[in-house]
Amino acid sequence: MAGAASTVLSTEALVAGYERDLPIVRGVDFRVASGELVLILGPNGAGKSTFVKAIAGLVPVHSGKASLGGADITDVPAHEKIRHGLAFVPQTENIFATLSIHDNLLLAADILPKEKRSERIAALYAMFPDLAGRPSRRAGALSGGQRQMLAVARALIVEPSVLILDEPSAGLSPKIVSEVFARLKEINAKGVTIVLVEQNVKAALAIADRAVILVEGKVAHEGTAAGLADDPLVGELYLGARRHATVAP
Ligand SMILES: Nc1ncnc2c1ncn2[C@@H]1O[C@H](COP(=O)(O)OP(=O)(O)OP(=O)(O)O)[C@@H](O)[C@H]1O
Repeated sequence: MAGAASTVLSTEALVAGYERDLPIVRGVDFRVASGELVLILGPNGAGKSTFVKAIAGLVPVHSGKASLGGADITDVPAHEKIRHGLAFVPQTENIFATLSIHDNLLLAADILPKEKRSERIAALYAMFPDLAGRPSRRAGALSGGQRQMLAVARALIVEPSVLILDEPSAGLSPKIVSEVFARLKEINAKGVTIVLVEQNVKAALAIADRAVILVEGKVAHEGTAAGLADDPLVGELYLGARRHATVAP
């Protein structure tokens, strides 16, 4: 794993929330090395989505800092973050359902110089054969997993250095979740750093390098994915491992 010198994304004492007097993220220090796949875990309402949305410029940052590749991106507007190499795939409304697969990709490619667009779309089709097989299909008619892959393909079109995904497994069956996660692992192996907010803890830990656990807007615990997967205390306290345990009469 890469060392601290190759940190690509970081936050320092980040405080963020929807209203000025109500911080949801309450002073988070976070560091991701180039090439890592890092999970953000934690109970419902812990502030996981709010944290990544604040990095993406979609939730106001009250104080602290977010940096990407050494540049301060705290106040960079959401639509310009992509020019700095940060792509964000929100949980919902991440594709244009009424447009075709191809038009979804064309729209995402709009930010690129004209002469590069078809080359990048071809590269994406090579990476996602499922999409390549039916470019004129309406995106809204795709399965949940295929939609998620289209959203990821759209985000990758500009070759971001960091891809942040907010619960890409939401609403998908376990089989499709494994397919989506396997594809994310492949993308990560090609050099894209990935930050993944997930509720699907077990499957996500299986593909991750490291995980950070947020509780009430703060980092409660962090460690290697392998270490956290085997840590019963973490499972019990934060991941709900015993939520459904049988209680003796
Ligand atoms: N648009 C919003 N406006 C105001 N408060 C919000 C908004 N979205 C979320 N919140 C609040 O922020 C807190 C953290 O929510 P957030 O969605 O970040 O948590 P989470 O850890 O991602 O939870 P989950 O795992 O359930 O998705 C919650 O108390 C929630 O009610």
